[in-house]
Amino acid sequence: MNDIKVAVLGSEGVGKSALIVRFLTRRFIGEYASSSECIYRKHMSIDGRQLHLELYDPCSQPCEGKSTLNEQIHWADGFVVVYDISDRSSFLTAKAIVHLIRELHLGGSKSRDTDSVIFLVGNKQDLCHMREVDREEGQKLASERRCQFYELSAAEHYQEVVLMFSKIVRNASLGGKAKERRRRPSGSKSMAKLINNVFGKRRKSV
Ligand SMILES: Nc1nc2c(ncn2[C@@H]2O[C@H](COP(=O)(O)OP(=O)(O)OP(=O)(O)O)[C@@H](O)[C@H]2O)c(=O)[nH]1
Repeated sequence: MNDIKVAVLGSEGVGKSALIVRFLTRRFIGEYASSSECIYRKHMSIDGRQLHLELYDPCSQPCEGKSTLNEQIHWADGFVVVYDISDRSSFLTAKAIVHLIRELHLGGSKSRDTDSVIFLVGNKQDLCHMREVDREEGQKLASERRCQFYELSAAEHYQEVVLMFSKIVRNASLGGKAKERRRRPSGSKSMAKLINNVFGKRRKSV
């Protein structure tokens, strides 16, 4: 069975966990406990092929054994780089992350083969009345950096979220590049733990 590793990256609070939880459980839950980084696992069948997906959700808070962004980039086969359309600074962070992925993971390659494994995702489209990043800016960045672009809402767009994740898994699996695995981001969560986690804690309301 093929192992596909996808890292979901972006600044704090952009909705990384919300997107992952939506994809894995169909549910949107407003508050997440996220005091540790973790890997969620899922078996998938794509185009008749059985795949074992590992989805990496980083922890924005300082936590024990936390992997660095460089390690996360080396680990993954595919990348979902998320920003919040109502938060310009998160867009600038996403831009920097995409640049780093190109440099580290893809060695600055200009090959079109690499275009399909970086997805730039503007999340929280339901907050368009508070928009700070125009859709065109996202599209322009994606085109300049040769990424695929999505604007969606983890809160409101279940089908789009599933399509986006399914597509990056398919693209990463077709890339099929055997990579030497460097340090693997620590932490692993089962679906049961994920369900438990979402009823945890904190955070800003939207
Ligand atoms: N309105 C709206 N709120 C969202 C959406 N996605 C996430 N949120 C909210 O944004 C906040 C942060 O979501 P998280 O999924 O925890 O974000 P994160 O990127 O995983 O955050 P860290 O783990 O701290 O890095 C929560 O209050 C979510 O409910 C969305 O599509 N629309």
